[in-house]
Amino acid sequence: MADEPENRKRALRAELRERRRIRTAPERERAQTGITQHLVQLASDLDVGFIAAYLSTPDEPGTRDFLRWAAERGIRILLPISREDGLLDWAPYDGEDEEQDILGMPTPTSELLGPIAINGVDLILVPAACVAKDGMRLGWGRGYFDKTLGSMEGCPPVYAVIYDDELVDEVPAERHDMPVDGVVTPAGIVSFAAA
Ligand SMILES: Nc1nc2c(c(=O)[nH]1)N(C=O)[C@@H](CNc1ccc(C(=O)N[C@@H](CCC(=O)O)C(=O)O)cc1)CN2
Ligand SMILES: Nc1ncnc2c1ncn2[C@@H]1O[C@H](COP(=O)(O)OP(=O)(O)OP(=O)(O)O)[C@@H](O)[C@H]1O
Repeated sequence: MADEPENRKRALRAELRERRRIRTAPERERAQTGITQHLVQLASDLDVGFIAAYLSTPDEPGTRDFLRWAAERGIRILLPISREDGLLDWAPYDGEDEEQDILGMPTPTSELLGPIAINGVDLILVPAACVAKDGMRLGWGRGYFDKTLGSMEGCPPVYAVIYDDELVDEVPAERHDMPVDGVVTPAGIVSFAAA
């Protein structure tokens, strides 16, 4: 049925993907400055030494300036590589060559580590299409992060990196959806109260 969460999610993703696609260059540049500033602030506040993040695509709020800053400070970084079986492999950020995974997402060419490599990180930065103020997150629809977060023991803080207008009142939710602890946007950091 049209109003089932799965269908509402699909429609919402299409709308949000289009909204990202048409953002202007000046808007993206302005947003970039704030995103980097607030990612630096979050990593500093949490005093992280080891994080999981991702290499942004051109339409996503950019993570690379922050990753460069973090690596320079000796923060160890893992980046995801999509697998056919729905799990994520991880590879250390090395600031060097990039290639694409099976879904066309940018990935490093460094050493390939398995899904459990993420255990032990101090902070997880995740992509999202949008996030609700109760922490529910809408991803890009393959369940990679729901599965990863759902399988972790003692999950560290999880923050989604989104544009300001992607923090919304409500997102369609299903049982398997994993909430995030907060969001980082061009305007700031929003941490949700623990449920
Ligand atoms: N930069 C980056 N890397 C990432 C992700 C991401 O969102 N951003 N991922 C985050 O998970 C994983 C890859 N996941 C992906 C999930 C879906 C699609 C995709 O093309 N989805 C369809 C929509 C499907 C639907 O609406 O049901 C599409 O966009 O056309 C691509 C990658 C791992 N790496
Ligand atoms: N923990 C899980 N175990 C098994 N399947 C799952 C799990 N989480 C999600 N899935 C499956 O993955 C698919 C996509 O789920 P959903 O639409 O919630 O993805 P999403 O939140 O947009 O993606 P992501 O988690 O990658 O950001 C669905 O078919 C769902 O049943």
